[in-house]
Amino acid sequence: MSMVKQLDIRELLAQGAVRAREEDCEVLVSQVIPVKPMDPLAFFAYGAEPYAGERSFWADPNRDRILAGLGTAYRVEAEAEDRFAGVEARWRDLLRKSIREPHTHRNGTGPLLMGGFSFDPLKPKSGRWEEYADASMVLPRFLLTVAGEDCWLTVNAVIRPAEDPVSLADRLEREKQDLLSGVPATFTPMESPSFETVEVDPEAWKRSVAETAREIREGVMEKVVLARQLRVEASGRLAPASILKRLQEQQTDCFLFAVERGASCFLGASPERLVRRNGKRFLSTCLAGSIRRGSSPEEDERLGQELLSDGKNRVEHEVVVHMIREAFRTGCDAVEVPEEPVLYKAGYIQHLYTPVTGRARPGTTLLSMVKRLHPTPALGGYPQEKSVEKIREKERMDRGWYAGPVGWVDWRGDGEFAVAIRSALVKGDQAFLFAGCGIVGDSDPDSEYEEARIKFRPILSAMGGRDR
Ligand SMILES: C=C(O[C@H]1C=CC=C(C(=O)O)[C@@H]1O)C(=O)O
Ligand SMILES: [Mg+2]
Repeated sequence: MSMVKQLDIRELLAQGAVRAREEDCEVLVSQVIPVKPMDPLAFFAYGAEPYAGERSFWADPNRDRILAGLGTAYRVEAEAEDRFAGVEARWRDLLRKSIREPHTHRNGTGPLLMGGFSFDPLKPKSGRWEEYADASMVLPRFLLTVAGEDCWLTVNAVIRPAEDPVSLADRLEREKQDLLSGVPATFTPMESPSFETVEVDPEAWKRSVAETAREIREGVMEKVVLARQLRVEASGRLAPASILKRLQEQQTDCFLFAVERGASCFLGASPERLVRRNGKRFLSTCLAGSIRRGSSPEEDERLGQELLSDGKNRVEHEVVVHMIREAFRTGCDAVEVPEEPVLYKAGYIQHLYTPVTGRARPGTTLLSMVKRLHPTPALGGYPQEKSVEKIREKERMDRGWYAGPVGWVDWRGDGEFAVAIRSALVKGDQAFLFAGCGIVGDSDPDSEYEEARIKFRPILSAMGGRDR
């Protein structure tokens, strides 16, 4: 890693080009500059045309850190089963030959990959998800990082041995200036088109819930999460930035994410963290077991208490806590888990919530923890392999990236992945929505169906749908 001080992008690229030629390799060049306060959604929306199909968005639930990526300086994709290790190896390899300026900088700035992973690489891919590889992470050309009042722009390039650093620098400067002067101060969402929703055979889904609950009572496995889908047919184009804007306003305690590939954008507001790494500290949160929100504070409180003491939901939750605790113990020391869950209240739904923390053992990386954890029994089931096989067999659809890990990892190895639920795959005037429910022995098909209906509400309402 080269240490360079106060150089501009031209000089950095010139250095990178020399090194690329000398060592006959690709060299990552990355520069972070502080910029005036910018609205990350305005930045994302501005990129709709110049960076069509190459946009990423991420916000954590506290909005402590918001990332918006435009363009592609480098893409890491993998289809195989060792996709987590594969992405990690290629990322490390690229970082080994890098020139960064400044050398140390704030978390969430500098070179980082944004993207995610499909739920199950062994499920045959349907056409709908063809633009989403089983692992697909991008080093954005331009990354806007917003942390409170502070804003930075990271410019990334990967220079190849034969590449001319002068014309690359000219292009990057031009694009950078265009972003800095062109992105409006705030983003105003477009009016939503009207739409119809089409449900795919609800009775068949309920039958598979009943059948699965019976198999669980017979001891075939402990828990399986079964998902169903809803198709949205709109009267006009669905605009990802406008949907994100409404999610940002309406789903205040959730992660926000968007991953655009080609003509599709996969986005959502997920309450569920898979894992976060900050230095040596790892955090995961178990979120499973659900009940609706009340229409008055009293009713809401009563429903919350009902959820906390409900046997079926406690089983659903405990299976997740057990698995995440064990996964943590294989990669971390000082694993801590509270004895009892608490309530997590999102806009339309409340869940049982238990945080799990640990300290990394040497060699435990963020992506190695993603691999250990995915899918947790909040999305897959327990035991893990058996339940994923059941999902493959019983769900008559391809989940694609629904319920997969989405997030980011930076050059230090820090980062965060959420589980891509409460999400939709948006394609022009169509969208595909997914919602799943943790099935245990006591599950009742009608109540699970109702629970999934509530889980569709945030994303439907952000699309401008009537409150269902
Ligand atoms: C699988 C989903 O939710 C999971 C997360 C929280 C609660 C869940 C439940 O109570 O069933 C699910 O396990 C989804 O929203 O699609
Ligand atoms: Mg449930």
